[in-house]
Amino acid sequence: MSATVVDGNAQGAALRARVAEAVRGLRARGVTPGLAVVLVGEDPASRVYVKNKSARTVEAGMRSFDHKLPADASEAEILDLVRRLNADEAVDGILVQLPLPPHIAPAKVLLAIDPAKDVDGFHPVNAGRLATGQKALVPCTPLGCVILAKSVHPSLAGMEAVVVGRSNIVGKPVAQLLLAESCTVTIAHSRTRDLPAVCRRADLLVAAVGRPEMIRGGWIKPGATVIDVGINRVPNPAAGDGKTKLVGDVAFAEAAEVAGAITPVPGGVGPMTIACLLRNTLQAACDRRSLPVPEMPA
Ligand SMILES: Nc1nc2c(c(=O)[nH]1)N[C@@H](CN(C=O)c1ccc(C(=O)N[C@@H](CCC(=O)O)C(=O)O)cc1)CN2
Repeated sequence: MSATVVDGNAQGAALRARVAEAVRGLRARGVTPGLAVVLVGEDPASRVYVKNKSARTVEAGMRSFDHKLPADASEAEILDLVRRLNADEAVDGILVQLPLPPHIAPAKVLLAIDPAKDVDGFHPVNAGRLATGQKALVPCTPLGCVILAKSVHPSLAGMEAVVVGRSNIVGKPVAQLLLAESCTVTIAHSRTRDLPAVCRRADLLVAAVGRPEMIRGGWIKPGATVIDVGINRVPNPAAGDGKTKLVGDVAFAEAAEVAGAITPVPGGVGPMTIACLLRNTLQAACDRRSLPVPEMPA
C-alpha cells in the first residue's frame, strides 16, 4: 500500500474536542446548546447511531433530548413533535434520523424543521443557501468529507473533483461544498457513460454510491485523494459463522496501491458525521443568539 490513510477517528475526536472547548466558553456565559434527536422505529443501525449521537452530545457539554417514536407513528404525530421542538427554547438543533419508515414522507418531515435548527442541513432553505454561497447549516457527512480532503490538501482550489452519487444528503451538497472550495466538479451517477474513465480524471474522488467496493483500483488516478462515504455491511466468509464486515464504496486494498491518500471504512468519513453534527449544533446555538461562532475547520 502506498497511500496515506486519512484517520477520521482522530480528526473526528479533534473536532469534538474543539467543539467541547467552545461549549465550555458558551456555558460560562449561561448558554448550554441543546440537540434533539428523533428516532422513529427500530432500525438497528439507526438505534446505534442515535445512541452514539446522544453520548457524544453530552460528552461535548451539550444537552441531549432523545425522542423515540414507534415504527407505526403517524406522519401527524412526527410533525407535531417537530413543531414542539421548533418552539422549545432549550433546543438549538433538531435531527430526524433517516431512514424513516416507508409510510412517512421524509421531505414533508424535513420541511417542517425550523431552518435555524436544521443541524442536518437537509431543509431546502439550507440547501438553497449552500447552493447560492450564503451562510448555511451544511449536511454533516459532506462537511466531514471536505474537512478530511482539506487535511490532505489545505487548498482544494483548481482540483478536478469527481463526486460519484447524486443524493440530496451527500452527493449534491458535497459537490456544492467542493465548488465553493473552487474545485472543478463533476457529479457522476448510475447513468454516467464510462464511469471508470470519468473517475480517472479526478484529483479528488468522492465515492457516495452505496454499492460495496464498486470503485476499483484501476479507476483511480495515481496520487489522487479518495474520500469513501460508503458504509456497507457485507458477509465476511473468512470470519466464519455468518459474520459480516463493513466495507466502503471503494475497493480499499486495490485503491490504496494507486491513490495518494484514502479514507478507510470504518474509521474515515463516518466518525466525522457525528463530530460535524456537534459543530453544527454549536453554530445553530450561536447564530440563534447572534453570538460569534467559534472558528472551526472547513
Ligand atoms: N438524519 C440523518 N440520518 C442519517 C445520517 C445523517 O447524517 N443524518 N447519516 C447516516 C447515519 N449516520 C448518522 O446518522 C452515521 C453513519 C455512520 C457513522 C459512523 O461513525 N460509522 C462508523 C462505523 C460504524 C459501525 O461500526 O457500524 C465508521 O464509518 O467508522 C456515524 C453516523 C444515515 N442516517
